[in-house]
Amino acid sequence: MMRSILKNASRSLSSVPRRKYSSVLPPGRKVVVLGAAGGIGQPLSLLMKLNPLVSSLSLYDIAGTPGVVADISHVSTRTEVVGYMGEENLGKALEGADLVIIPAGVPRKPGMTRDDLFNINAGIVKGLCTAIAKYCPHALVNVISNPVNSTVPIASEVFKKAGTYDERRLFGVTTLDVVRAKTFYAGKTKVGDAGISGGSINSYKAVNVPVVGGHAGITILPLFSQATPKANLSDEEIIALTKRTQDGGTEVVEAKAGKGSATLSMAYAGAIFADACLQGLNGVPNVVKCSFVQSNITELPFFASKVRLGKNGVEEVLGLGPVSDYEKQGLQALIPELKSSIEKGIKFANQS
Ligand SMILES: NC(=O)c1ccc[n+]([C@@H]2O[C@H](COP(=O)([O-])OP(=O)(O)OC[C@H]3O[C@@H](n4cnc5c(N)ncnc54)[C@H](O)[C@@H]3O)[C@@H](O)[C@H]2O)c1
Ligand SMILES: O=C(O)C[C@H](O)C(=O)O
Repeated sequence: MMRSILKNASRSLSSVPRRKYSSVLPPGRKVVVLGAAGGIGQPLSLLMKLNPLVSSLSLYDIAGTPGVVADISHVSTRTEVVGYMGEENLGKALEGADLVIIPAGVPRKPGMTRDDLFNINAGIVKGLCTAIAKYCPHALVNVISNPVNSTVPIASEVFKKAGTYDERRLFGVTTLDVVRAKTFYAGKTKVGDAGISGGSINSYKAVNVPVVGGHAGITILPLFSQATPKANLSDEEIIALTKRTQDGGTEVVEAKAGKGSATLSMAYAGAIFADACLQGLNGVPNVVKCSFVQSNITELPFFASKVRLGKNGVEEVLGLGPVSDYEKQGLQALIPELKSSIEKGIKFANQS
């Protein structure tokens, strides 16, 4: 994707006359990043500045926005960048948005679970979603802030209370789990001509692994039985790959040793998902990505699975497909934890 973003970005600077070009350009979109001065927010904002589908980029944070905007605005793509700081300017940041991405909130330190972030981040997401309901009720919303298993239900309750909830427009971003599963799978696998060698970007591009469930520990369930291209992995290898995917976030938290969690890979994953949402809005057919959305494919009200994106957001929540016995066990095991995280979010949104 990056290659095509960079190619398109440089193409947008070409000397081709604008009039000739405009008949084929998709509609420009306004994208808002809430938490834009953070570890994820900054690289994600840069990637959105490079995306030719974005005509207007609105960067909001409670602190530090002017520096990020000054810096990003020197990047020579056509996307217009405007920065906003402080709650009193949140409405202006959001007005007219097509897509709002939320990486606002505190990250983990070693020894913490994502749920340990709930006490701080639940309130942040609630406040931001209250403003979204007021200023851009029709925007798609991509929630990155953890714990995603609870913050997405919080957002849904806020929108319901405001009378603006449309389940097709709310997404928990779990793309980083897919990115990790793909990377680890490609690194483990040799499929020769079929494409995987564990080396080049092209081979990674050829790989796909759906990841379902949620976004914390065992609720992250990669379906390696559905990975493409097919590879003959032993049961032990599948178990090890599954565990590595589930622990991928913790691996980064520990390596950063107190300086936060995944930011660069998350920005990459967030940019992929945001780009897919924009493609869907623009009517590109068959855009399918995994996301944590309102769902009835299991007994739980929210679940991550493949979804088809379209002009209104989620067009179709796709089923799980055939799963192995090992994955079936994983599905059963994750239900109680995911259920309780969802209920915790719903309770918080309705209590406070
Ligand atoms: N979904 C995922 O896969 C995934 C991956 C990585 C990180 N995360 C989560 O993303 C969040 C952000 O991580 P980070 O590393 O960027 O943290 P960070 O601390 O570097 O940045 C967070 C930013 O949010 C801002 N912020 C705080 N309250 C705000 C508010 N009310 N409105 C707007 N901005 C506000 C802060 O000023 C800061 O700039 C964390 O909760 C982290 O756990 C999720
Ligand atoms: O692990 C974290 O806390 C951040 C994020 O959820 C991740 O998966 O990297």
